[in-house]
Amino acid sequence: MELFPRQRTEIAPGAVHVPDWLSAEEQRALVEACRGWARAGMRATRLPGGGVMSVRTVCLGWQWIPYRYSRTTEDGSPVTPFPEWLAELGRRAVGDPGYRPDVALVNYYDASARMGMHQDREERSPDPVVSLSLGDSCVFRFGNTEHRNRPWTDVELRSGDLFVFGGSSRLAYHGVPRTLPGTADPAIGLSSGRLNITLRVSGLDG
Ligand SMILES: O=C(O)CCC(=O)C(=O)O
Ligand SMILES: [Fe+2]
Repeated sequence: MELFPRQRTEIAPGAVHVPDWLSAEEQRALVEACRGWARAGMRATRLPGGGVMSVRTVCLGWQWIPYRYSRTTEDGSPVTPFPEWLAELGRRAVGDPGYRPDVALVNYYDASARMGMHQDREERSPDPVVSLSLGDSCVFRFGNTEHRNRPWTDVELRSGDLFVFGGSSRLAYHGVPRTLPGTADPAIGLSSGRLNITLRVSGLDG
């Protein structure tokens, strides 16, 4: 029981947090799907500056290579296809039958992983980003469109939560300063860590 029930909240214009959007069954199915995608290899992305990201990622549809999209992965193999059922889930999330996501980044956070403040700006479409969270909770920091500093709002994202950012918030800086290890319910099939799936519209030609 929550002392204060978590409610659908508009964090900024076009940025909405919907707690408990996925059922337990849908969460289990998504964790299982992530396991399948992970078999293609989940890797820590190397940044041009020499750093290595602490999350491990597998891409669907298009490979995100900082800072562009590619049809092939770093080793030249084709990118795992983006399944139609995931696009359908995206349409449900935004409530727009015209939404056509064709890229997903599936990120795995272990207890020490985090993600610095950044914009999702390699897409050429202004359509919203749909974010689904599974496993451990995290602190999700949603900032402004000007720079990576304050003002921002910290939101706790838990397993099953949906976060959509579009409209005038589409290019807002955001990041994950920390996860909350041990908060996941093992019943969804993830014993530790956090998974996040973002759906995007690349705006690139097939
Ligand atoms: O893990 C999250 O909640 C955010 C992930 C993210 O910002 C990204 O993949 O670009
Ligand atoms: Fe992002």
